[in-house]
Amino acid sequence: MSTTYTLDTSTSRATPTPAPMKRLTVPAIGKRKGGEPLVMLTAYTARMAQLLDPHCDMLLVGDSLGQVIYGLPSTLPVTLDMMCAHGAAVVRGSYHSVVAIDMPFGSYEASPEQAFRSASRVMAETGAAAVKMEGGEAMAETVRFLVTRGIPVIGHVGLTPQAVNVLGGYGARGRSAEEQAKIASDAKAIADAGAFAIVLEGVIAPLADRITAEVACPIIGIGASANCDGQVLVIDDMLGMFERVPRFVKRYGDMASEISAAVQAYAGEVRSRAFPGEDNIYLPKP
Ligand SMILES: Nc1nc(=O)c2c([nH]1)NC[C@@H]1CN(c3ccc(C(=O)N[C@@H](CCC(=O)O)C(=O)O)cc3)CN21
Ligand SMILES: CC(C)C(=O)C(=O)O
Ligand SMILES: [Mg+2]
Repeated sequence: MSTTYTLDTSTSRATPTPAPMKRLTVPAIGKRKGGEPLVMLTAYTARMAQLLDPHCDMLLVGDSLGQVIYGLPSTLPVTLDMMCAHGAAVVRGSYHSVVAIDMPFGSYEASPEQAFRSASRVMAETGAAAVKMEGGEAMAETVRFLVTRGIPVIGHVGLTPQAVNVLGGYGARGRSAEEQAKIASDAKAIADAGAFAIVLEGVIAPLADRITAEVACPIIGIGASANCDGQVLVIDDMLGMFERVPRFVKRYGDMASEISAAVQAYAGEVRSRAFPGEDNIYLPKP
């Protein structure tokens, strides 16, 4: 059973009710190849989705929530339950962007049938428009299996964090000619299998440029190239919330400092009894 809820904005004083925006569709995203760059950010909660949604084309419920939300050492322990819970929250907070959900490690790699079971559960329980899965040529048959059965798929090639134990770390990919050829053929195989977009992560810029030029679907870069068809970042990284960020992150905010300052001020006022003040307590009716 899945129910779609609309986020209650009646108690939100921080932002006015947004003007109604039309929901983007998966085919509309696919047509953006070579056009205005696609704007994608991760989101894990309803309120953050609400704030990002008007400015984005796509919201990704990334399995990076393992590190960012749950304090796990990698994305490997992330479960389908976690992705469904956060995916549903993000869908409730979004009105305009295409929401895509990362398939977690172990939920899709064994067979196309396993992938369909997991992905159809994600689609049904969250109301998202698409799933994303890591992998190249080896996953092409699975991508085709899902797309031909009604599940839009975003690919993810290059630095694939779920393969960190095979890759040996989170270093940039495509430094050798062999690796470049492999990543390029991976991207082509996933596009040919029917993916409507591909995330290209952590590859040297000339390779990203070549793949963007040669592959038919939009290439969304992260640590890739400004010439990609779009960009994605982890929201906590760009807001200055996450403590250790990859080199490719640009910080557009300093939320960690803002939170520390606010909490320090609160702690001081509690200790000095300056809080709660007149406006923060209930008085008996006169
Ligand atoms: N907060 C966060 N941001 C991300 O971009 C992200 C996640 N989490 N979790 C899932 C994956 C993991 N990713 C990562 C994680 C670490 C590096 C990193 O530390 N890179 C180093 C180089 C490491 C090396 O050379 O071995 C760097 O300086 O960029 C890169 C990508 C990208 N994704
Ligand atoms: C970094 C993006 C592309 C991702 O896969 C994630 O957030 O899990
Ligand atoms: Mg991911």
